[in-house]
Amino acid sequence: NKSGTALELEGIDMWGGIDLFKIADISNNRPLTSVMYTICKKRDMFVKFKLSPVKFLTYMMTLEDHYREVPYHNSLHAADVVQSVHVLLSSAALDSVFTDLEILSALIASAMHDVDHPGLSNQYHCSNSTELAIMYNDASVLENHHLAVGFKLMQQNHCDMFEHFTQKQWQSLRKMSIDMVLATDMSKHMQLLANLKTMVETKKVAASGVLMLDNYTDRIQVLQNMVHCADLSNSAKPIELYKKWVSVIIDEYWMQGDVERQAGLEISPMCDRHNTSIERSQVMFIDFVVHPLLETWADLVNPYAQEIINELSDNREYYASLI
Ligand SMILES: CC(=O)CCCOc1nc(Oc2ccc3c(c2)CO[B-]3(O)O)c(Cl)cc1C#N
Ligand SMILES: [Mg+2]
Ligand SMILES: [Zn+2]
Repeated sequence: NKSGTALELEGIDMWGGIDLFKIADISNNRPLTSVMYTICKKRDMFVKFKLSPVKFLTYMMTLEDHYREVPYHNSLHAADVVQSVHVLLSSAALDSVFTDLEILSALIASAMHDVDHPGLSNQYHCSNSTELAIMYNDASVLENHHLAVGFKLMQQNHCDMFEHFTQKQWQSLRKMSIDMVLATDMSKHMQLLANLKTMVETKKVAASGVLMLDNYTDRIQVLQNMVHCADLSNSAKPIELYKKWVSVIIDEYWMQGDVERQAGLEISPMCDRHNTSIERSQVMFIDFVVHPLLETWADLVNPYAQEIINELSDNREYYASLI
C-alpha cells in the first residue's frame, strides 16, 4: 500500500482534494515541498525545463525553511495556494492557453508568495515605520520582501534549479513571478478585480471554448487574478478545512492585536481578541471581497468554477447562521 503522504496527495488535482493539515503531519512537516514536487512532476516540469530534481528539492526545502512558524502565514498556506493554483490552471476554459513557462512561473510565485511573513500586516509595518517599511518605502512592503527572499534563496549553493534557462526564459519567469506576487497585496484588490471584470466583458473565446489572450497585459492579469483567487480561497473549500483556516488566521490576527495593544497602538481590524465577531468578519469578507472576486473568475472560465461558487455560498450561510 502507498505511504501516507502519497495516499493523501491523491486528491491533488481536485479543489479541496487534499487536507494540508494532514499532509503537514505525515510529510515530516514539508507540505510545501511535497505538494510542489508532486505537481511539478505531474506537469512534467523536470523534463520540460531540464530541472535537476536535487536542486529543485534543495531550493524548495530552503524556501520552506524560510516560512516562519506563525499560525497562518506558514508553509502550509503556501502549499495550499500552490495546489489551488494548480487546480485553477486545469480549468477546461484555460486548456492549453498558458505556456509551460507561464505555468511554472505561477507555481513558483505561489510557492514563494508569503515567504518569511512575520505574522504582522502591511498596515502594521507602515504605521510603525518598521525596518521593512523603511526598506520598501511603505509600498507593498511584505510582498516586496517575499519576492526578495524567494529569489535570493535561488542564488544559494545547490539551489540554482534554473541553471539551464536561457536569459530570455529567466527574465520572463522573474518578471511574471514578480507581477503575480506583487498582485497579492490586498491594496491592489480593487484594481485587479476591475481589470478582471473588463476582461470578462471583452473576453474572446475560441470555437473550442478556451480563452484567447493575445498580449502580455491580458495574460498576466489572468495569472495575477488566479493567484489572488487562490490566496483568498479558504472560504471556498470544504467547510472542515475552511474552519481550520479561520481558526489559525484569527490566532495570527489576535497575536498582532496583542503586540499592538502592548505597544499602546491602535488595534488593527479583526485583531482585538477582546472585541471581534469571527462570524461577522467572515461573512463580511466573503460578501465584500471573496464572492465578488470568485464570481468574476467564474464568469471568466464559465461554467467551470460553479462548484467553487456553490462551496463559497454554503460556507457563507454556515457563518451567517452563527451570527
Ligand atoms: C480564513 C480565510 O478566509 C483567510 C483568507 C485571508 O483572510 C483575510 N485576508 C485579508 O487580507 C490578506 C489576504 C491575503 C494575504 C494577506 C492578507 C497577507 O498575505 B496573504 O497574501 O496571504 C484580509 Cl484584509 C481579511 C481577511 C479575512 N478574514
Ligand atoms: Mg501575502
Ligand atoms: Zn498568502
